Amino acid sequence: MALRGALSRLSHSSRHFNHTYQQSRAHSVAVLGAPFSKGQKKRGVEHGPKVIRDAGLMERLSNFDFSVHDFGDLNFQHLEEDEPYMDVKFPRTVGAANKKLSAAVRNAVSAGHTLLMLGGDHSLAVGSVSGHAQHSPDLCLIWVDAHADINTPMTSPSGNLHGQPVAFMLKELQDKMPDIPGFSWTKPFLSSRDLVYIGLRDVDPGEYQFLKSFGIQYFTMRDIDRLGIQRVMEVTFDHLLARKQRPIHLSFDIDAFDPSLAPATGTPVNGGLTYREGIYIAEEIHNTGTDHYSYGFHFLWSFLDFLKVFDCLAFESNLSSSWCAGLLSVMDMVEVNPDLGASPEAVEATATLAVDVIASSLGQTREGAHTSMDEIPPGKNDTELRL
Ligand SMILES: NC(=[NH2+])NCCC[C@H](N)C(=O)O
Ligand SMILES: [Mn+2]
Ligand SMILES: [Mn+2]
Repeated sequence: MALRGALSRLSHSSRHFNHTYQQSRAHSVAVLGAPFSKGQKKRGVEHGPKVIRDAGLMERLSNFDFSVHDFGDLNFQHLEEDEPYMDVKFPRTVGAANKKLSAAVRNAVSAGHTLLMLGGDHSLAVGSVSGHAQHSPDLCLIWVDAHADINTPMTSPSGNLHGQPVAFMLKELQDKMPDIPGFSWTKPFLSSRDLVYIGLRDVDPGEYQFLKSFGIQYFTMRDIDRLGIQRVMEVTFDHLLARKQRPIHLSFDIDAFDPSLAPATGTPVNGGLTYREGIYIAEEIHNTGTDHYSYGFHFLWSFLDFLKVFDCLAFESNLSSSWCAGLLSVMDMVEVNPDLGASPEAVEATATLAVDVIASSLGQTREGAHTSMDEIPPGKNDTELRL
């Protein structure tokens, strides 16, 4: 009984600690458009930022308690002289765009914003994740996608750089990556244990080799069928956050969804996430670092938190203060291509889905908002609610 009491006190203190982590994170979201398409061959994905905005992004974000800063769209150059390197298409153009994006992401995160990057094709993750990592070297990466995007120029079946961004990041692939023109500004910065894939169902032979030989944690659609999305998210967070709470980079490729939900995208693959699975992933990422979460090694961390209990008490008065970023620090939403929808409705459905995922990642809930009683308008709190 006494042990029970001590344990519950310890785990209670861990809640306080988690709150202090959130409170130290900024309460503002920056939006940055990256209208870029040279990481693949289909036109139209450069209009992704526009259609996601047109689907009501800023209005949706204005419902939250954080401030929103729209940094507009980056301006990318198309280089005239850009011969393929091996089979890789537009290497210098993609390299230069990512260099620019990387600096922008680093600046936004350093200024204290939670950043939302709107693509554009998925090659942009090179810049987005590397810029994030410059500010937060301990980040972890959750990659939600039908594809693993971990090809090297030697294993790529297409030569498209949107199928290769992860290969630029991983330290384990350093000696397998040639010096691709346009990319000398970036060096591998991520360990394979800091990455989890969710939603895979189209993995190339070379990619499969890398996933297996580096022991990367991944969940295919089959794994989601077997385990359920709830268990998948639990294992994801145990894998990434059990040792310590740290910033999350969420790279969300809209083709993770089933093509019936997200038809306007360049490389659709049947058998994707349902609407509810996608929203659940986003909600769980938002919920990281909050009360109801405890990851592996709970006892140990609770004890460490217990040691911190005194400096945490000071934060208690802030606890009611609304919005928390959780651990999400940067989110990419990529591969929405309005030119590939069969109808305006198909395009709108895809873009609205992107907005829904973004809103859930930033705290929109299906149970309604938490409001304290004194925020309910007068007249509604006593008599009417009691009826
Ligand atoms: N971000 C994406 N949609 N990537 C699709 C990649 C398809 C294929 N694996 C390739 O390397 O070309
Ligand atoms: Mn994909
Ligand atoms: Mn992708």
